[in-house]
Amino acid sequence: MSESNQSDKIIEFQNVTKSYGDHVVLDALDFSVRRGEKVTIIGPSGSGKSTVLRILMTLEDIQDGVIHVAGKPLWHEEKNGQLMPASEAHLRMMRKEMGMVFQQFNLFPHMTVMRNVTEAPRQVLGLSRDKAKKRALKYLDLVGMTEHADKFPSQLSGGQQQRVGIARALAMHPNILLFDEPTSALDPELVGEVLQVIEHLASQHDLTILLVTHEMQFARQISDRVCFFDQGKFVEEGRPEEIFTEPREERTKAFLSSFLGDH
Ligand SMILES: Nc1ncnc2c1ncn2[C@@H]1O[C@H](COP(=O)(O)OP(=O)(O)OP(=O)(O)O)[C@@H](O)[C@H]1O
Repeated sequence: MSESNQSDKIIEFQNVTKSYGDHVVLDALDFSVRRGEKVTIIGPSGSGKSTVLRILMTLEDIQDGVIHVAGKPLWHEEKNGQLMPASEAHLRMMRKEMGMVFQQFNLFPHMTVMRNVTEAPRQVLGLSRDKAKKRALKYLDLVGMTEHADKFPSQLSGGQQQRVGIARALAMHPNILLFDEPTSALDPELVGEVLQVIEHLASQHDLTILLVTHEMQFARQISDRVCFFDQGKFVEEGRPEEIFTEPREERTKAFLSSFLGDH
């Protein structure tokens, strides 16, 4: 893959700091993702991997630095050449670039599968009922859930719920898909069906994917780049075969060997 240049970058963190009280979770972080790239973040539990995604989804704010998404500042707005904190309207506009699939699915329990997938396109994008339904059917078909369109989340397995979660994210037509440990809440026998859907999406070259996972074998299969995150920074990054077979940093080696020992 060619070296990135400025205009290639669909996500760019520059010097981003995020703390909870005294606990620094992102420490002057620099990080970027190219358009169409599939990037996996790995690292110890509690290190801040999900925080990276939650900040992108504007679910958590930042204390310092600047993030650009699709060339526009995410948490800021440019006014008279200066970066000011973003308004709610700006955040709403920026959110449309991204869709997120959550560890715990986060489906609306009181809505059917169909309504879960049509709700945001109708409310946020202003699609008509018919258009939203047509779009939902397309993505429910893609994740193999069409026949369950009239069911409620409680009537579905975890794997099925997560596939609906993926259809729901896709129905907003995001340029970037964020996956936050999408299989870690699933029983082992249900992991495969969700990974299969993600693998299919990853084969689409125009979609940018940023994935946090503990599924190392899967990360290896689908990623263009794997980034090891620890103690507020990316310690090491590279092509999957480099990171998994020839990690350079001691911390990466220790993480991977403890991980392989555990699983
Ligand atoms: N709202 C919050 N208030 C205080 N601390 C928080 C909050 N959210 C996250 N943290 C802390 O920030 C750190 C990073 O959390 P994060 O969920 O990003 O880690 P992670 O690497 O994704 O972990 P895991 O792999 O276990 O999901 C953790 O120590 C967590 O306890």
